[in-house]
Amino acid sequence: MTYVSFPVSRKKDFTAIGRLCIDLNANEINRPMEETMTFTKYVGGSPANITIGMSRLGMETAFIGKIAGDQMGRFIQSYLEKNGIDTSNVVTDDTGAVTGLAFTEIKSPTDCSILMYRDNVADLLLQAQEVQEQLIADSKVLLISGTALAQSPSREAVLQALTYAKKHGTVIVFDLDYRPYTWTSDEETAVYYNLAAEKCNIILGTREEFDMMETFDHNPDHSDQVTAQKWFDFSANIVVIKHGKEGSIAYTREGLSHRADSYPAKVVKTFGAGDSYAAGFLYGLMQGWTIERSMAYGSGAASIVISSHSCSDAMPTVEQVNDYIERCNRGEITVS
Ligand SMILES: Nc1ncnc2c1ncn2[C@@H]1O[C@H](COP(=O)(O)OP(=O)(O)OP(=O)(O)O)[C@@H](O)[C@H]1O
Ligand SMILES: O=C(O)C[C@@H](O)[C@H](O)C(=O)CO
Repeated sequence: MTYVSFPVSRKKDFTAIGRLCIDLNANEINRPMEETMTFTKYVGGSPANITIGMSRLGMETAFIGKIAGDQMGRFIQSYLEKNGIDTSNVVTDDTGAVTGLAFTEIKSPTDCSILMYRDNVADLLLQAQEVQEQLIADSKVLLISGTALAQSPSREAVLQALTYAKKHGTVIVFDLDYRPYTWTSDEETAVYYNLAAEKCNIILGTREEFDMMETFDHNPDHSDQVTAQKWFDFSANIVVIKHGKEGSIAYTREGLSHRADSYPAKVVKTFGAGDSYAAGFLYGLMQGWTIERSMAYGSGAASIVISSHSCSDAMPTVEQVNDYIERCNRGEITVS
């Protein structure tokens, strides 16, 4: 069964819009930030990570975003290009804005947090008139992520990108990517998330993220089924609700639900799980695979990334995901 029809004969498989930033991941793991002395620098930001993931899986990709006009901005641009990502719609800020920094604290495999430096960041300064309509028209998929909706003018840029995607029949994916520190209130967040989600064909989020979106709804039991059903009355064909190590459930417009278990992992840190899951899942759907196989692929990619030090740099290739899943199936990776 085909759940989503991706427009064929387009130059680009996948374009994302939103946050490009830097992750500084603690080198001395299993200790608090106060005792962490050195960090490794990686490109970060959920939509950037997903695009890097799609590119590693062999997809033709592009990014729409804004970087600082400094060494950090140039580092991000050059990393994207080295990964085969089209940066023709990555705009350089000329106002002195800076690159968002995410310092990751890895206290234990299950206790990680992110300390954000996000004042006057370039990624939130992308303007609606800077979004290239032709790039979206040339892409099979547009992925948006929630953080870019947090402030103007990036909010309007995302809404304009959604308008272009609708106009050209580009499949729209929404990775909720809810980062509370970027928002001022639950009510404001819920309003903008819901406005965007109405236009999206595939929605991916955790239970907690959907709970935030339901600030004005009635879902007292936090039912995944109730959550998903709401979006089928709008544009959604697939709603995926992720439950960390417990796995994920995908609901489809046809009324079916599919569950995927997670694969075992020797967890270093849990960030990046959702981004790698999204890349693997979307890659599978775009190959015409079943939802179950696509979810399993996403879960395999996630286990690889959480077993690694970085998010972006650890995004796996097709061979790496296949190999990981085969090793799990043979019982060679058992630690979870
Ligand atoms: N501890 C774990 N062990 C194995 N797999 C995991 C673990 N945590 C997450 N995963 C895998 O990653 C997928 C997505 O994880 P999760 O629900 O934590 O998303 P997320 O909260 O968006 O991730 P992120 O931490 O990147 O924001 C899960 O469905 C599962 O396959
Ligand atoms: O911006 C953040 O919140 C952290 C990111 O930079 C990080 O790469 C991430 O989003 C992992 O999901």
